[in-house]
Amino acid sequence: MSDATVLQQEIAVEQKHVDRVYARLAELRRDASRAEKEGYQLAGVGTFGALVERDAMVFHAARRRHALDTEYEGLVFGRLDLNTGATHYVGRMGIRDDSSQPLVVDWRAPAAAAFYRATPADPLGVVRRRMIQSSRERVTGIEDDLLDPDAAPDDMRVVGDGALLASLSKATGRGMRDIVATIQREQDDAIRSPASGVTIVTGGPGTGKTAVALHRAAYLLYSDRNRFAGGGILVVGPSGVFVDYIATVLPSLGEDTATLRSLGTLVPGYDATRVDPNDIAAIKGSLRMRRVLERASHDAVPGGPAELRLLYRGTLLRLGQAELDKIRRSALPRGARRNEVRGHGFDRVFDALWAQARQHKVTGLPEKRDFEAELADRPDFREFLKAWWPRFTPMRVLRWLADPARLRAYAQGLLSRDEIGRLQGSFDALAAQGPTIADVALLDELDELLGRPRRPAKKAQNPFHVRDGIQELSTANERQAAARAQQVQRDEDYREYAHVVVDESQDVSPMQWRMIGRRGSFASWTIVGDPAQTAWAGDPDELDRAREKALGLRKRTSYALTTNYRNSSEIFAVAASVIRRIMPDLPLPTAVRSTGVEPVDVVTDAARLPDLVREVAEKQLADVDGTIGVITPVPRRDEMAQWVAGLPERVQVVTALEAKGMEYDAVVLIEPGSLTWDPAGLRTLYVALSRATQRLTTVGTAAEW
Ligand SMILES: Nc1ncnc2c1ncn2[C@@H]1O[C@H](COP(=O)(O)OP(=O)(O)OP(=O)(O)O)[C@@H](O)[C@H]1O
Repeated sequence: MSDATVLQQEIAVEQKHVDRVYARLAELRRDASRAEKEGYQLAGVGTFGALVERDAMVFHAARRRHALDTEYEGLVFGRLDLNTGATHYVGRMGIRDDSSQPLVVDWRAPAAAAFYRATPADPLGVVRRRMIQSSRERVTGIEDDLLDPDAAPDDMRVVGDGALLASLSKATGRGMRDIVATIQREQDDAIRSPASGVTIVTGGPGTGKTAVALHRAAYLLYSDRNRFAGGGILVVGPSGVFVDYIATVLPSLGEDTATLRSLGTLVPGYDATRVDPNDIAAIKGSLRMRRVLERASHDAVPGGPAELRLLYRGTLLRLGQAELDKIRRSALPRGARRNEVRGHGFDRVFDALWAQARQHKVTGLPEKRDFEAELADRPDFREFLKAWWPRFTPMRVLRWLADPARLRAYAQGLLSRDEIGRLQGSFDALAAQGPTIADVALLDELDELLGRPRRPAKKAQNPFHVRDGIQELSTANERQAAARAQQVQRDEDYREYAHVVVDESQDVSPMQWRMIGRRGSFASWTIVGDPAQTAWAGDPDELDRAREKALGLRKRTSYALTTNYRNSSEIFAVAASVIRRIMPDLPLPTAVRSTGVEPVDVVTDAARLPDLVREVAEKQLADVDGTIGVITPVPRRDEMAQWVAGLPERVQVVTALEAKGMEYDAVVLIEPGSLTWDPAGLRTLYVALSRATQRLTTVGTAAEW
């Protein structure tokens, strides 16, 4: 029998099972919608018990229906033939037949673990591992691994030569794909790492760190849904471009409850995409900025009243600048939050005025309480208080740093003269253009330093069904529904995540670690990154300290990934040669795929550069089916984007910093030579060179870089 015939026969065998699974899925879908409808009908009955039952029933049915409705491309993707003679199918969700026998095991269930972990050296009872490829409901291919030949029955057939490579050569789409069918053992170790403590995943470019982090989030949601869906999972990535890119993965795994945020949007109210030059980002990211901001947060308001003059019953009461400053300082000792102690400041002004009034022997001076009430009623006095000690927003205070004299005063003794010089001007655009990504961490810090004005405590949202003023007692089902309801209505600045995932963690500055840490005080963590890819130009020890502090005493478990699944070996060789210049001993991952196509370097003059870039991008459009990344130096993004304007949507223009974490089938990297001046630049170049799966062309005016 020919190989092709064997393959067709095996496909037919698997198709039979897949058909059964989809038929059962259709049945379950019908059941779930019926249950949901019946649940709603119970509402009319109106008794206590019926209401509780209704909420629980509708909630469960709706969740089940939603899970079943998610379009599962390749619902069943694996099969395990065990040495016991048993067979398990592995898929994106668990499905049982009407007698409760499993038709498909969820990929995250313990019974599916062997699918990812079995090797010929350690087969874990698996004789044959089969990967099933399909398009919608139709099986299109099979790839087998025979893991335990001695235990294989005579009639067992083995076909194909590796699903992993087949999956790696597929064109890249705009969004990242899940890797559920081809997770490798070292990745699976990290995905299934214990839910508590801190899981640290490191590895070179393209080793699947992001993929692992996201599959781990899905795994945690499966293994303890109440805890992780209730408390929430926060995924933090470096840029908006990156967050858009990874946003497709969890929904494709049937999970859509995680919160994805970039560093510029982590704090509600800001949507920062502007980046500071590296040297300035390093200063803004340094922990020394906390003290700079603390000084700012205690300083006098620019343009605020220099004195207070009040004519009271014919006597002039006056507090001069020095007195006002003294009062402010005494009401605002170090560590006090300005918005929270506003009342103390006001009390001291009253005290000082009262003392003066008594000293001047004002005629008809009432009791102190009445004196204060009289003053408090006067609009001119109220105006003064508002101008002298307003309620501060973080943005208002950060803008003070645009004033060179103030910046110098706050930074004195904390930043060097050179650093202060560099920072000058970097806050000028705050008002017109909003914060940079690095500014957002400063704003969050100021929010903490300033505190919030006291507000009446918000009444907790009641997640329970209330009818005619009657509230039902809580049942287990109801509590679960409540957890879900609360999660949907989470406070904008929610800080009690059950798990925090930090991707590209090597680029998180010390001040950003503080910002993220505030949102994960109760969380377990997954931290993924590659120190060799960091663009951080500041103190590396400070970075380590800040990260360690954010993670606290939690137990650390580390995993290292060693295979590069993204780049062709030809492309990775170029990237590797760059990083070797500054880190000669760095262990680098092995790129598993070769395309036989060498990267191209084009040198030209400045006048020809725009046309040439366009020509290269057009050629790449013809060469590859998927996406093309045009990577520019940070300051020239907008100018260079014009060079490729009007090309199809598959072409995306990003800066070398935004390229972090991204992947394209082909990359045009413009002016690589502009990045080679310092180690942080070389590391950024390493990142930019390791984004392409198939084609890489560098175009620039420097002959060597
Ligand atoms: N086991 C796997 N099977 C199939 N594809 C995989 C596997 N592991 C990783 N990949 C693919 O390799 C590419 C790189 O993965 P990912 O972006 O997660 O790597 P990374 O380590 O985060 O890279 P970088 O540090 O360069 O940003 C992605 O396209 C991912 O889908």
